Amino acid sequence: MTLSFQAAVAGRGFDVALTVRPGETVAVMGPNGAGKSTLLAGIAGLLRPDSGRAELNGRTLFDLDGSRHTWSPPHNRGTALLAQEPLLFPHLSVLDNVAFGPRSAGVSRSEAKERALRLLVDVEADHLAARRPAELSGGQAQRVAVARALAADPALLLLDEPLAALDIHSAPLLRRLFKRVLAGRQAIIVTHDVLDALMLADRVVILEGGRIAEEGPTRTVLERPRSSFAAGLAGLNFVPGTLDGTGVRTDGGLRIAGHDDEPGQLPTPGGFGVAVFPPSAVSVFLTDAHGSPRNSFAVTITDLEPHGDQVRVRAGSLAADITPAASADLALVPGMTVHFVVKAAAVSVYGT
Ligand SMILES: Nc1ncnc2c1ncn2[C@@H]1O[C@H](COP(=O)(O)OP(=O)(O)OP(=O)(O)O)[C@@H](O)[C@H]1O
Repeated sequence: MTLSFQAAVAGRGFDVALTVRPGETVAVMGPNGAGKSTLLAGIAGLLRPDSGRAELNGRTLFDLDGSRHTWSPPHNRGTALLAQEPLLFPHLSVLDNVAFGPRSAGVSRSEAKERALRLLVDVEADHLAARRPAELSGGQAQRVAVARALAADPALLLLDEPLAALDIHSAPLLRRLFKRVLAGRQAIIVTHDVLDALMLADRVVILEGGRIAEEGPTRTVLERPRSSFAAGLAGLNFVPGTLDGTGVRTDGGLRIAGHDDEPGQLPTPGGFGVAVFPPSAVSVFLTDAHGSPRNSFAVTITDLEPHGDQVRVRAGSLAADITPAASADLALVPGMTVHFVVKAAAVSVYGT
């Protein structure tokens, strides 16, 4: 029960190779336009890549590499795609919506209804069986859509931001439902919410610009991000550059000194690396603050915003969290030039 997928779509700058092991749930995250939907569409058969090949459980989904192309249509792939909007058939009852897949696959009417009812019980929506989709709330409709996706008994479940269209009250309930449904099931879930990745997935894949920027267990990726997107998710400052001893030198000439938090693991100087530090470790001064081993560099404030009981001082992609009193004392305003100061001991440096 393994998915192996490799495909390129030139018009979208998309080139991704991904393997999903049996029973594994993979979260796919990345900025807008990174290729997340393209990946799901390619697996589901809604998009024909320019080249590549994919297999699910030994069955070829497509093979566009050789001279004789193979292409399996969406309904023959053993995949089920659950979109952000539930997309139920408006003229069918909830029960018939869920029974539709098994019926189309040739299952008898009574058996399909029995299976549909069982799945509606699983998603706690059996009391809605006789209703039409128009008579459901967003959260209820999404639960029914989950039952409908499972009714076809897919080998691989594809979820495209399934919680995004829900209000904050329905989302936690559905997240718990997904946790139950996805346990031990092979699935790919596209999400913008790091909580989904932490709670629902075994592993996260970060897409940036149509390529995999990094992948790994969600916790590891958040603790030691190797892409600016993952660092943003984890709320960490991220300065990429060239490794230089236990520091990183940026293209702009800024050097950030840090420490090697896995001693002896630093790759040779000259390689690509990152300096990563939390906004809470950054102090803000009006003048250059000397004293080693610290980093002090001039930045221009772009934004000030509340962050919990702190003030987040943004300077482009960098951030510092300081107290409201400190912000008032320094009379900080956007456009002002200040110095960000961070101790080397608070900066992790590692190769990418
Ligand atoms: N129907 C389309 N035709 C042509 N190009 C497209 C089409 N849909 C998306 N693209 C392009 O393909 C690239 C990947 O888009 P995709 O929708 O897969 O990104 P995404 O990661 O799902 O983004 P989002 O988070 O905004 O949904 C983008 O450059 C996008 O502009």
